[in-house]
This record gives sequence, C-alpha cells and structure tokens, in this order.
Amino acid sequence: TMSWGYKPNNGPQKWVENFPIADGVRQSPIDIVPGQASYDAGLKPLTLKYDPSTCLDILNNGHSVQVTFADDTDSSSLTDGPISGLYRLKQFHFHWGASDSKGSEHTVAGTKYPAELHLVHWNTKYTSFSEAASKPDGLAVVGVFLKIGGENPNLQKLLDAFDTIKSKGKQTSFENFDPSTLLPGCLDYWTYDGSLTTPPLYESVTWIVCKEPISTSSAQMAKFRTLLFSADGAAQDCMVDNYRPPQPLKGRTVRASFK
Ligand SMILES: NS(=O)(=O)c1ccc(C(=O)NCc2ccc(F)cc2F)cc1
Repeated sequence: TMSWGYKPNNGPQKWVENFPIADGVRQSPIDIVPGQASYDAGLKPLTLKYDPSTCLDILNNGHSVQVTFADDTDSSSLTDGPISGLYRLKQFHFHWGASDSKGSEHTVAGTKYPAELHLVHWNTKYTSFSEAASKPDGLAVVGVFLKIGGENPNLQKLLDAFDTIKSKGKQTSFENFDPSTLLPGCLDYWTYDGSLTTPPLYESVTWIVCKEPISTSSAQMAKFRTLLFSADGAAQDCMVDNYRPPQPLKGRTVRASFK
C-alpha cells in the first residue's frame, strides 16, 4: 500500500482514512484572520537561542527537505513566547507550491505565501521528541512565511546542498548552519493550539506563526521544485505542493503578541 503524500489518491483529503484525528478539534494549519485575533498583553517575546554547532545534516525525507539538529543538550532552544519551560530544536523543514502563488500551509486572511518554514521544538519536560510528539503540550513549531523579493543569501546555503539530496532518502552532512539567519527581523507572532500538519497529525503543537515574512527569490523557489518525492530509480516525481490546506478553527482562539 502507498504511504501518505500530497496526490489526489494519497493526499490531505484521504489522510483521515488512516489517521482519523485528521477530523479532530485542533488541526493545523489554519487561516489566520488578523482582525479576529485577540491581542494578549501577557504574551512574552520569543527567546530563540540557536547554536550552529548543533546542526547535523540535511535530508530529503520524501515529504520535504529537513535540516536536523543535535537535541541531546539545551544548546538550541525556544523559551518564553506563549510557552512555559524550555523546548529544544529538533529540525526545520519547508512546505512550498508548484508556483509562487501557493505553497504555505497557514494563510493570512486567505493569502497564500509561496512557502513556509517550520522550526520544530519539543518540550524538555518529556525525555525525547518521540515521547513529546503525542502530548498536548509536547511541541512548539515556529512558522515563518517566505515571500518573493530579493535573493536570500542564508537560504542559498541550504539550496546549494539540494543537488546531493534530490531524491527521497538522500541525506548529507550539513554543519554550522545558524537557523536564526532564517528568522525575520521582527518576531511579532500569532499563536494557537494545533497539530502536526502531516500524518500522524498529532494534536501536540503550540503554533507560533511570525507575522513578518522572510524573502526568497523566484529563482530560489524554483530550486525547491527540483527536489523529488520519489526515490532514486523510480519515476521522477517533483516535490511540489507539499502543503496541507487550512483546517476548521472549531472554536479556537488565535492570540496576537502585537497590537
Ligand atoms: N509540518 S509540522 O511542523 O507540523 C511537522 C513537524 C514534525 C513532524 C514529524 O516529526 N513527523 C514524524 C514523527 C516522528 C516521530 C514521532 F514520534 C512522531 C512524528 F510525527 C511532522 C510534521
């Protein structure tokens, strides 16, 4: 049997067949409507402390391109913001479209961005990512939108590794990358209780979506589209449109850290 993906026969509309939580009460992504978000003066600024020496490798996992970090110490962490305690950075990855008109998972008043970066952190009250991943307060994911503008030299360091990880299952060492170079200057954010946006769709994520996008060029977006969903030797299947569309809010409140 084919595993989940983003095609009509195994994509987001079909995930509920094997992952019934797809129809759950706190699914992600969502459409963020700024006018309906509640400003919360009690929300703290985000504290993101990343140590480039924890960067390990870059991988094509068949669903996205992912950069993985050593998470055996607190060296790369998220604290403050809407969360309590300390969450360790495990990995970051992206979602993008077949064209610049779509690709993000979250949308802002219906606006789709060409891509979205997810920095995935797990709560150190648990012993590991795997244990945390299924707990209601287990994960915190920082989402950053990418918009078409000037070329992004920090992003280019990732893109330059893509030729060696074109197909599913390929990975290569990737060291001393500082993920904070992919953060926007302003860390104003929206936050809400949600889920993983891919199977197993666990309802374990405190979402922290930055209001300010970072820039990428159209040529850089084209580089993302050279990656493949398919493994070496299989029919080439371009890795594009690897995003889940917005899910029902089901009464949730979206809070804003800014007025
Ligand atoms: N797009 S997103 O940021 O919401 C997202 C983040 C992480 C994962 C993930 O780690 N999946 C594999 C996985 C691996 C181990 C585990 F215990 C649970 C588990 F979901 C999936 C989606």
